[in-house]
Amino acid sequence: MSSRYHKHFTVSWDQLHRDVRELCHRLMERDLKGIIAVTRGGLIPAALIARELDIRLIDTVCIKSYEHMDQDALHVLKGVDHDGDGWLLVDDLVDTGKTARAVREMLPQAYFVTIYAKPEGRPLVDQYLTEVAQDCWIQFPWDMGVAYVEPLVDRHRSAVE
Ligand SMILES: O=P(O)(O)OC[C@H]1O[C@H](OP(=O)(O)OP(=O)(O)O)[C@H](O)[C@@H]1O
Ligand code: HPA
Ligand SMILES: [Mg+2]
Repeated sequence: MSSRYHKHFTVSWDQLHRDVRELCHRLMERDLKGIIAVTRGGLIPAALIARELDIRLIDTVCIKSYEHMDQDALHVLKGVDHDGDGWLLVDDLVDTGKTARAVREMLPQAYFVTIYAKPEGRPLVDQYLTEVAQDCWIQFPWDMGVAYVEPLVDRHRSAVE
């Protein structure tokens, strides 16, 4: 694990879906032109929000900043040609806030939401659902798979042999 992260917060598909729906309750009253997803992490939350709020117009800003758990230079691969006025900007999480700062500069008028927020990045979003500790790596369902787990007694036996 990268030295910045000492714990894991594992999110199942079901948990993510429930969290996104919960966030949508707070977005119901907003008059939105459409959604801008921050790729790639914002794509699935954006699709779920679009379904709940009956939004069909979806655009992207395409940004890469991490290689696995290691933060790298920020690369903007695609932007949009407006200031975000009336648009909902969606990412999966805000961590250090580097990505959030960049998208805020590109889209200063957008309403920015994430599902999860860590303390350093939290002030940069307009709304989020769940706060997660700064030293915690959020493990998303799209990065995991269902795997066989050996019974405890067998694991114990092979450990003592
Ligand atoms: O607050 P920060 O420290 O900038 O980190 C948050 C960003 O990092 C992740 O994206 P990543 O660059 O890993 O790309 P991905 O969305 O394609 O996984 C995540 O989806 C956020 O966009
Ligand atoms: O905690 C995290 N989980 C997944 N992707 C991330 N990108 C930055 N921080 C994280
Ligand atoms: Mg991302």
